[in-house]
Amino acid sequence: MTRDDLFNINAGIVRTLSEAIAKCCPNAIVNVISNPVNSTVPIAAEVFKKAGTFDPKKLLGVTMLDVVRANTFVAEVLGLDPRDVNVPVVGGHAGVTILPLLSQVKPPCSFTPKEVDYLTDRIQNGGTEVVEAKAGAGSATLSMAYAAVKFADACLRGLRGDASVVECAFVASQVTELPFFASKVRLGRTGVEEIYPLGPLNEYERAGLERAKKELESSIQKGVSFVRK
Ligand SMILES: NC(=O)c1ccc[n+]([C@@H]2O[C@H](COP(=O)([O-])OP(=O)(O)OC[C@H]3O[C@@H](n4cnc5c(N)ncnc54)[C@H](O)[C@@H]3O)[C@@H](O)[C@H]2O)c1
Ligand SMILES: O=C(O)C[C@H](O)C(=O)O
Repeated sequence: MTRDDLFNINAGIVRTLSEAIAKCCPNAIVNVISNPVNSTVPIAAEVFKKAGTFDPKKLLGVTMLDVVRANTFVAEVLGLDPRDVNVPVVGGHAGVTILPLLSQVKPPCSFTPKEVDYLTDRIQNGGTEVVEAKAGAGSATLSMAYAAVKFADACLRGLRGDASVVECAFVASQVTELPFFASKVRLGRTGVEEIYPLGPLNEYERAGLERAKKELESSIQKGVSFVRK
């Protein structure tokens, strides 16, 4: 089962929950983790628009697990502690839409073309790797919980007024021509207070970005159409 196979079940659940959010807590900061995130975030946005409560700064798709995986796999290759590694992962949360920017890893480092292929593939397919290993018994649970807590905590630190809380998230965005895109955002008292541009991409990443945008476009449209139909 892929994240997209979950659409038929989860689209309705996310719509219902979003309707309840619009009614009961219209000013909440909403973290959407239900898959497929690339479609469920646009679903929530459409519901909020219909209800007149949509605030693009307060709707965030959780892509933190991709960053957690990227930091882990890159740290393994570099022989570092994952806590000391930061890999920006942009695009979305499924397959080729998960685009690790290996040219922007902190601390600065370089990889061979073979390492770039290995890391990109492992990061893009980390979720599938778990789903296959569990053989029908579900998807990532503990790592998902870790990523969810890490992301919710970042949102709360932003709300508290901490400075420089920057994480990757799938948000309404003008970073590309698509209406939603994951990139680094600064979290603050009002939610997403700044969306950062992608920064310089190498040729490999530019090609990956084109592939990601193509798939993202149809996933976003699928979510929008589900609510508008
Ligand atoms: N974004 C990510 O990084 C990421 C990672 C892993 C899993 N996920 C997604 O998170 C979601 C949950 O995964 P899980 O492993 O916790 O699943 P799960 O089946 O263990 O839990 C789902 C929960 O949703 C509840 N539920 C079902 N229908 C509902 C409804 N109509 N209204 C309210 N609640 C309802 C169920 O009772 C259950 O407690 C899935 O969509 C999964 O694909 C996302
Ligand atoms: O891969 C999945 O279907 C679950 C989740 O989105 C993950 O990244 O582990």
